[in-house]
Parts: sequence; structure tokens; C-alpha cells
Amino acid sequence: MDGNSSSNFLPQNDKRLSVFLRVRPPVGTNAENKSAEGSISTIEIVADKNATSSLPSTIRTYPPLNSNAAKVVRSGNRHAKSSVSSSKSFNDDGSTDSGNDGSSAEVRGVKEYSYSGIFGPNSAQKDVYDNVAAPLFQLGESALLFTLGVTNAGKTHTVMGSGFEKRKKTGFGQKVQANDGADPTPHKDWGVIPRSLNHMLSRINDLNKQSCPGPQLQLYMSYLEIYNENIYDLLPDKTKKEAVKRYPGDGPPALKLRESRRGRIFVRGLAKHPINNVQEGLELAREAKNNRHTASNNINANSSRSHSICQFEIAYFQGQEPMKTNGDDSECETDDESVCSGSSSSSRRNSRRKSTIIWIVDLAGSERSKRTGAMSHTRHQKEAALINASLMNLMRCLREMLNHQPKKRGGVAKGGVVPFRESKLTHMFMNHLTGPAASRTSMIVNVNPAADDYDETQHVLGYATTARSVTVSAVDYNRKCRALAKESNVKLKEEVSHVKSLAKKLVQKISPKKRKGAPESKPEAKRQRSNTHRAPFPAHGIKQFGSTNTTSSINTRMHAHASKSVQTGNIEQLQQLREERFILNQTVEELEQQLQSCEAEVREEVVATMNEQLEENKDWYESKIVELKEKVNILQTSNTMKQRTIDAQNEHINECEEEMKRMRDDYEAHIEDLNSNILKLTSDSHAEKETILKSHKKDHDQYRRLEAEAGALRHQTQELRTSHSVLLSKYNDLVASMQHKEKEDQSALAPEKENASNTHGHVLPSPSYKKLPRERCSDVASTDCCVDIISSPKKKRGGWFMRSPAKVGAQQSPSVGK
Ligand SMILES: Nc1ncnc2c1ncn2[C@@H]1O[C@H](COP(=O)(O)OP(=O)(O)OP(=O)(O)O)[C@@H](O)[C@H]1O
Repeated sequence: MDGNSSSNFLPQNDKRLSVFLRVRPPVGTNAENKSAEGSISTIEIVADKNATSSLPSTIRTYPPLNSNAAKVVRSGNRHAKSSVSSSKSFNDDGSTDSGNDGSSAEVRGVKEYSYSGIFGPNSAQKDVYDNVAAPLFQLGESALLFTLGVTNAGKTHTVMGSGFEKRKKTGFGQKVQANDGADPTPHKDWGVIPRSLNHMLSRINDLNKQSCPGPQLQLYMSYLEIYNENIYDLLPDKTKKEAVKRYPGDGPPALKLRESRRGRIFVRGLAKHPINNVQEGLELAREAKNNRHTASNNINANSSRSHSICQFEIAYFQGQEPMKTNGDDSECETDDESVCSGSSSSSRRNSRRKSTIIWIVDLAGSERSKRTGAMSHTRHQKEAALINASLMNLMRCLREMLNHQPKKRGGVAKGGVVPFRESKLTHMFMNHLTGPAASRTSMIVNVNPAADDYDETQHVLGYATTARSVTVSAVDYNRKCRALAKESNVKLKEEVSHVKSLAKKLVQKISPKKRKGAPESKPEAKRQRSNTHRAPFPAHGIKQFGSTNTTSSINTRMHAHASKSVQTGNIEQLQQLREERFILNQTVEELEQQLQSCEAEVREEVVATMNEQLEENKDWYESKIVELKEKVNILQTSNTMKQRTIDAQNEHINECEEEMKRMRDDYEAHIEDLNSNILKLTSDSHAEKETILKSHKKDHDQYRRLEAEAGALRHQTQELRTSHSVLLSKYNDLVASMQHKEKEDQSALAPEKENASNTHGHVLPSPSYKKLPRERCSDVASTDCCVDIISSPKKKRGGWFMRSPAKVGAQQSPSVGK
């Protein structure tokens, strides 16, 4: 707001867009990460050694291990070159890689970015305002300040801040105010908007007091939001019917964006509220904040779902107080071409009015639906998609502007249309990014240094680097210089008129008529005057008039001389004053000539710019018309085809419907049959199941009985075995005794035998042995001598025989089987 700070703001050699960076205190965005790795800072602010300004301008970013960038770097795809090249190289996003040898992935992933100025995590709201906003908001200059960043990066904190909200109602419904704005000292948490209000109002009040009863200034405030590509008034004029009328949806009507004949872009019907004190302004800011579309998501409990634009208009009224809108008692006005174009119609205003517009924009945060959880909600998904689309279009515009710049000195710029009109946001920004006002545009990029946000932050930083590379083009820059010249001309004009009035007063004071006790005869005065005109005046002590300091010194001197001369009546002093007056007159004439030539130049330039813009607009509209005509033709030709196809499709649909009906009937009948079959089968299977269960029970009982029998048989067999072994031992004993007896018998019978043989001539067979039957010989040969001696009737008769294993097995099988 101070005239003298303008020169500090944009260095004459810096023609680039102003981009500032604000790093918020690190905080993890994922709920589970809030205190863990997610909140580790990934940004380092580099102290500039050769810094000319008080703000650092370079940062370094370090990729956390879980970021996409780190993964890419680790895989060695991206920076394969940089690992062996020099310490710095430019990337696609405009950043530079840092690191001396690039030997490790961590080192290779580090990037450096430079901007106009950087505010660290501990920066105060005041620092941001004093360094960015205050120099930008000059009386008589339209300006744009906007914030950009991912969600939860601190955009709303920077633009709006806190500390001016009303406290909730306390007992008995009484309201207590936290800071009602009556205090001229801004609260430490106030953001750019409340601070601007405070600053502008104090400056306007000062100037109004100084210039009273001359031209007066009035501050107006408006607030709008771009939500889902529609513009809504956040501070509608409540007295107007259409503002309070609710549409079938649930909001006020959307407003239209318009371009005036002079190329000014404005929102038709936007309410403008006159602000006379800070409290009024804060009240409106609070209301707008409450009316804005916000929602809670996984990352930010109060996330903005729209781009909000706060508009301050400083109107200059020559001669009269600002008037209220015709036709109602409202203090509110609406933005309209007739009002804002600078030449209001006489029917609406008696006073001559000019205005300056300042926009402070809080853009909605770019976001990934996956992280914010917007995917679960269709409305939020749509909002997020439209927010991202409009931000992408802003990016496209900046890239196009960059492409249109000549790459080398003296090079040729690429032509083409920058797609400003493709979204409401860029359309509104158009004049602030290209025209002379581009020098009065600043961008604050908010970033969260948390590891969670690393990948998205890189995207935003790349965005900001592109914006920073956009230069205010040579034409625009010249326009800006001419605008500055025009401004200084206006100042000069004011100074000239001031000097003129002083000179007039002086002349009146030193006029011989007015001087008592020092009368001057008319002829003498005439002679003196004619001498003054003719005489070649020495230039002792009188400098060329041209600067404010010179003017004031001359004024002071003139005052001093005048009073001295009036008091003393010294003729010489008088003569000197006349000489000075002559020189002043000459200077005034010179300045007027300069002014005229400047004005002519400015007019020419304005005409040229207008023509350029008109040509641009004409080209754009013509190309659009051709495009649309082509589309219409294509649509018309394809329409008949489509109609035929539609008829055929309709017929087909009817057929299909009939077929479907028939099939449905068939199916229904079939289903009925099936149902009855199922019922029958169910009852059958039930009966069968019962039968099976019964037979199973019977079998089971039988099995139990057989098992019991087998047990008894096993027991019996065991007993038989023991008795068998006893019998066997007895038998063996018996055999042994028999053999022994036989031997004794044989030895006793030997003499008898001899006698008998001698008597009969043949030997008698032994009575104790019996030959095996013929067919058992094979059994004995094939078995491994499984000899079993069973007590049998034959044994009782004193015989014994061999049994085959087959027979043994067959005899033992009942017990083995069980
Ligand atoms: N520099 C800062 N210092 C202290 N707190 C901050 C800072 N920046 C942001 N915050 C806090 O972080 C929270 C989120 O900030 P804010 O709402 O401004 O984010 P945003 O970028 O506007 O998000 P969105 O785009 O979702 O609206 C707020 O509670 C805010 O107070």
C-alpha cells in the first residue's frame, strides 16, 4: 500500500513471475503416521551465501525410502546418467539434482529448487504478509495473490489464518468475541486477508483525511468461490430476491464470468460490500469462510472443496461520496461492466470513478482420491476430479506461456493460443498472467515437508518451477514500464498542479496590491514583469524540476522567500522570486509537454494492445466457429444415420422383448415342473433313507453278534493251543519211551528173529510204523516241513502222519479272520 515499496518488490532485471514457497511445520498426513516416519521433514532450506534479500531462495528435497522417487532412483533407471555426470543436472520438472558423485541412491535422489523467497516452518504470518502481500498491494495497481499446494499444506492458513473467529455462544446466548477487529494491532495468527483489510483501511483513512475535501477512496469487499466449475457468491446481497432464492439444488444461483469491452474480466452480479472499518471486513470474511464448501477427509478435517477468491476494490471518487445502489436501501453494489470499466454511466453515478481490484485466492488443494478417501464418496470424487482438472489447466497455461517465450535471446517465440478460457479459474487469471498486471501477480506455494506428502510435493514444486520460469514477456514488460511511467506522470501532474497553486498563492501574496506599506506603481510592476520575461535569468541555485524532493525544496524555499520578502519588502528578494516563478512556469510547461507526449504514447500502446487482444480474440473465436460448424455438419449428417439405426434398434428391442416374454413364460412353466419333481424326489429320497437306515441297523446288530461269537471262538482256540502243547510234550515223552522200549524189545527179540528167519525164510514188518499215503508225498515235498501232529482217531490207534500247511491254515482260519 505504500508507494515507495513498489520498487523493492520487482527488481528491474527480474522479469519472471514471483513465486514464494512456504514450508509448514512437518506433520504426517496418515492418521497412523502422525508421529512416526510420516512426519519426518524431507525439505531443507539452503542458506544463500550471496543472498541479496533477507529471504532464502533455495531448498533441497530428500526422498524418503518409501517414496516413488526413491524407488525409481534405487532401481537405477532414472538417474543412470547423473551418477556419472557433474554434480548438478536439470530434470524434467525444472529442478536440479544435487550430490557430488551420485554414488548412492539417497544422494542421487536429492533435488534443488529456487524461488523468489522461501518461508520456513517457523515463519510467522506477519513475515509472509510483509514480504509478499504488502509490496504487492499498491494503491492504483490491480494485483493477484494466490496460494497453491496439496491438501493440508497450509493454504487456507496462509490466506485466512485464524484469531478473528467469533467464540461460540456462552451461557444465556451471549456472544463473546475473540478479536472483533476493533483492535488495530493484527492478531499474530491473522492471514493475508485480515491483515490486508487492516492495512488498506488504515492507509485509505489516512489518505482520505489528507486529501479532504479532494478525491476520496472507498474499500469494497466481495467473496466468491469456484465450485464444480460454477461460480457462487459467498457474500450474496441478502436484500436481493435472486440472492436468497434457493434453487431446486440447495445453493444460490451460479454467476456468470464476463469480459468487458476493455478486456476486464469480472463476475456479473457479484455483490460488493462497502467496508468502513476492520470489524465489518472481518465479519464478512467469517461469513464467507462459513459459506465456503469444505469437507472432512482422511488428511484434513476441514479441507476446502472449492477455489475461493476474495476481491478488494478500492474506488476513487472525485468530488462526491460513493453512492448507494439505485432502487434499494442496500449498501451493497454488484460487479458490473458499467461500474467496473472505470467510466460509470452518468445515470448511475454523478461522480467520476476509477477502481483498483485486488484478488487474494485460496486454491483448493490438489489431491489423490486414494489418500484422501474421496473414492468412497461419489460427490467428493467429482469435486476432486474438477479441482484437479482446473489446476491441471492452470499448469497447461503456464507451460504454454513458457513455450511461447523465445528460448534464446533474440529467438522467435512459438505461437498458439494459451487455453485460458478452458476453465473458470484460468479465465479469471488471464489478465493477471499475461497483461501488464503480470508484474503484480504472486504465487505462494504451500508444502508439507512430511515424508507422506513427498511425491505430491515434488509435483507441486515442479509446477512452481514452471511458473517461476515464465517471464513477463517483453511486450508485457514494456507495458508495465509504461504503466509505471503513466503512474509517475499522474504524480507529476499532481505535483505540477500543486506547484501551480502554490505559485498562484505566492503571486497573490507578493502582489503589490496586497502588500501594505510597500506600494508598487503599475508601470513599475509592468516593467518588472516584462523584464522578467525578457531577462536571461542566471540559474544560480535553481535545479531542474523533476523529482519530489526538488519540488518540496523549491516549495520550502519559496515559502521562506515569500514570507521574508513580505516582511522586509526587499525588492531584490522579490526579483529573485519572480525569476524563480518564471523558471517554474517554464518547468511546468516542459512537464506538461512531456506529459502530453507520454499520454500519447500510452494511448498508442493501449490501442496497440487492444488491437492485439482483439486480433487474438478474433482468431480464437473464428477458429472456434469453424470448429463448431464442422461439428454441426458432422452431427447433421450423422443424425439421419443415427435415426435409422435408432429405428432399427427399436424394432429389434421390441422383438427381443416379445421373445423375452415368451421365454419367461416357458421358463416359469419349466420351473414349476422342476419344483414338483424336486418335491417328489425329496419325499422318495426320504423313504429310501429310512429303509437304508433300518437295514444298516440290522446289519450292525448282526455284526455285533458275530463279533461276540468270534471272541468266544478265539478264546476256545487259545485253550485248545495250550492243551495241544501239553499233549505234544506228553506225546514226545511217550514216543521217546516207546522208542526206548522198542529198542529194548528189538534187542530182546533179535535171537528169536534169527530163529524165526531160519525157520520161515522172511522178515516181518515193524508193528509201530505206517506208510504215508501216496498222494501226500507231494505235500511233504513242497512245504517247508510244517509238521503238525494232531490227535485223531488214527493217533488213538497209535499211527501218526504229516499235514500240509493249507490244511493247517484252513483249520485255523476262523480265529485269524476275526
Ligand atoms: N505454517 C503453519 N503453521 C501452523 N499450522 C499450520 C501451518 N500451515 C497449516 N497449518 C495447520 O494445518 C491444518 C491444515 O491447514 P489448511 O487447512 O490451511 O490446509 P490447506 O492447504 O488449505 O488444505 P485444503 O487444500 O485441504 O483446504 C490447519 O489446522 C492449519 O492450522
